[in-house]
Amino acid sequence: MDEGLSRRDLRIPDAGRGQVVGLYGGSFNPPHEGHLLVAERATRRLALDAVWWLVTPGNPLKDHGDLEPLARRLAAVRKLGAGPHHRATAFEAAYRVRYTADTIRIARARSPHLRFVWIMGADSLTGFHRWQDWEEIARSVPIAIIDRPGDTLSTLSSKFAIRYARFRVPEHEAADLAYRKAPAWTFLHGARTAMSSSTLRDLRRG
Ligand SMILES: Nc1ncnc2c1ncn2[C@@H]1O[C@H](COP(=O)(O)OP(=O)(O)OP(=O)(O)O)[C@@H](O)[C@H]1O
Ligand SMILES: O=C(O)c1ccc[n+]([C@@H]2O[C@H](COP(=O)([O-])O)[C@@H](O)[C@H]2O)c1
Repeated sequence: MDEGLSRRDLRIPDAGRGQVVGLYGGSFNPPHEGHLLVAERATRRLALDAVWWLVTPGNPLKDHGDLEPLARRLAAVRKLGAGPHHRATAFEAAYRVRYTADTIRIARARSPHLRFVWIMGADSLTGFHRWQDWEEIARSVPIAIIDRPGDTLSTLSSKFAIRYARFRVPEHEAADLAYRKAPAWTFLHGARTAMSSSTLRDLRRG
């Protein structure tokens, strides 16, 4: 599992005291311009100091049949060139965790001096209530959802959006999200791209 990964790859990144870090988890199999758009929009609109791209050893809800090795996906994320305040890490592999609830618990315990926001695309929110301990996640960190073609409506009628409707932060107050006590979430609109890893994999297969 950890083949080809260096100690740096497996370490939890750090940031200065009080800084706001966006946790952006994904399979990134492979990464693409849609991922960049998400990370950049989150950075700008949430006034993030850093984004940590958490390259998962394997999404617990996905089939891993065509999942590229972790080291290769991590290298590909770095190659995207997201910018100096972005860090790509595979620390979930080092801690032998797959579930985001565990990842967030570890990040918060190891870095109590930072503020975290969980970042995800609209399609992820649609099935968020199937994630392990999803309500614990909702109560532990603010969440930012970035719009994705085809998922706007299903997102806003998702179990999460309905249950936590009164904790939604208006988009024009998104820069404040990291300072709100969870549960707190916002939905960020803007330019969208339909790009997906599955499209790229299909193209590669020809
Ligand atoms: N084009 C996009 N617009 C908005 N969010 C996106 C986009 N592509 C991916 N995301 C989000 O980025 C995160 C990581 O996505 P992932 O690595 O699974 O890519 P994907 O393109 O959705 O992959 P696949 O096609 O294999 O399902 C998820 O939160 C997903 O919602
Ligand atoms: O914790 C869970 O139960 C869970 C279920 C599905 C997905 N996730 C996380 O969601 C992130 C996005 O996954 P993916 O495969 O859609 O890119 C990634 O960090 C996964 O580990 C987490």
